[in-house]
Amino acid sequence: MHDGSGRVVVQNLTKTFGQVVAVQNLSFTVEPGSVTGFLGPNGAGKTTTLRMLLGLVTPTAGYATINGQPFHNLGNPGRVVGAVLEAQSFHPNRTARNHLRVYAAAIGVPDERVDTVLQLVGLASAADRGAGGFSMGMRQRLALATALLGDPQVLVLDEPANGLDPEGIVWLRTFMQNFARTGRTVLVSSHQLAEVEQTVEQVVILSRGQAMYYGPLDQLRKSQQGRVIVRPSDPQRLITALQEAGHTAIEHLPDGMIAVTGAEPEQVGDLALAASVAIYGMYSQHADLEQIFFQLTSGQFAGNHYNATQQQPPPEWHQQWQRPQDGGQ
Ligand SMILES: Nc1ncnc2c1ncn2[C@@H]1O[C@H](COP(=O)(O)OP(=O)(O)OP(=O)(O)O)[C@@H](O)[C@H]1O
Repeated sequence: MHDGSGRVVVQNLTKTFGQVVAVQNLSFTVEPGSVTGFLGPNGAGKTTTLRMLLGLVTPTAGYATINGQPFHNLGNPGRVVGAVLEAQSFHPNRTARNHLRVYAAAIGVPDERVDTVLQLVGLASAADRGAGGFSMGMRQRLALATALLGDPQVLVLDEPANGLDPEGIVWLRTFMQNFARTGRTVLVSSHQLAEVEQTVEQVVILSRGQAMYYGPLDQLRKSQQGRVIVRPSDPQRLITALQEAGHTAIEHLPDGMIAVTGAEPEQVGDLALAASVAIYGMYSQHADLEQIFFQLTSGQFAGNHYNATQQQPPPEWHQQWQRPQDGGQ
């Protein structure tokens, strides 16, 4: 029997298809009670990983467990894990209600549950329409309703926002958060950080089958130190004053400007004033999450693994700053 924890564990998981290494030595844990984003660009290995977790693809090495057990040991898996995978198809002439009834019978849940899940996903009014006439967003909702039939503890969603309109996306976000708030587990994949940024607390960021970051999203955001760009009347004098005050991450930029990483504009301004250095321009820079995500997954930093236990991101990150066009305010 499984341990009932709702925990998902992926350990040293690897999958190769001929020459293609789709997933490479991947390890992470998804804890219950929160929504975890499984992020990466097209072809990063997200679907392959989820399919291994759900027992649809056999790993080349490593393992994935739900509640401490591989999928095929779960007994009645529909009661433990609900999944929405890409490109789900439905019998076109079967109504949404009948489709759900067939699945309900297969996993041994009563027919009443069908109406409950139709309500949950907002499809009650379309319950007696043939799924063949459903829009993509409605099909996504029906797939989610199917996943929810067994009242599972764990929800695995592969790109569930595909085909949803903005209202549907907001609805899905709230749904996932409420589901997790009841102490259950949500693992949701996306190739767009922005799509899940407001929903997820943890992220696993995948690039070329490898984890580039695994940990709280907040920590990833905070890990990127800001820096102050300043144009002083006397750069050397300001640098000396900054160094004496303990600011050592200083970089010369063109046009007599300097960049001070890890400092606030007020600190730089006060030190400049004390050193009688005039300031002709100053601004602070912060990389946004989208930039960090792009840097992690663009392949540029392949091999630089960064996880939440590290204090600092790889040094290369600091080289990715972009100057505003006019070089200051
Ligand atoms: N059955 C298969 N046979 C051969 N190669 C495969 C197979 N399934 C996946 N791959 C390859 O494995 C790699 C990872 O694919 P996967 O679908 O897991 O990525 P993904 O992150 O889900 O991408 P997307 O966001 O585009 O769905 C890709 O190079 C893909 O071509």
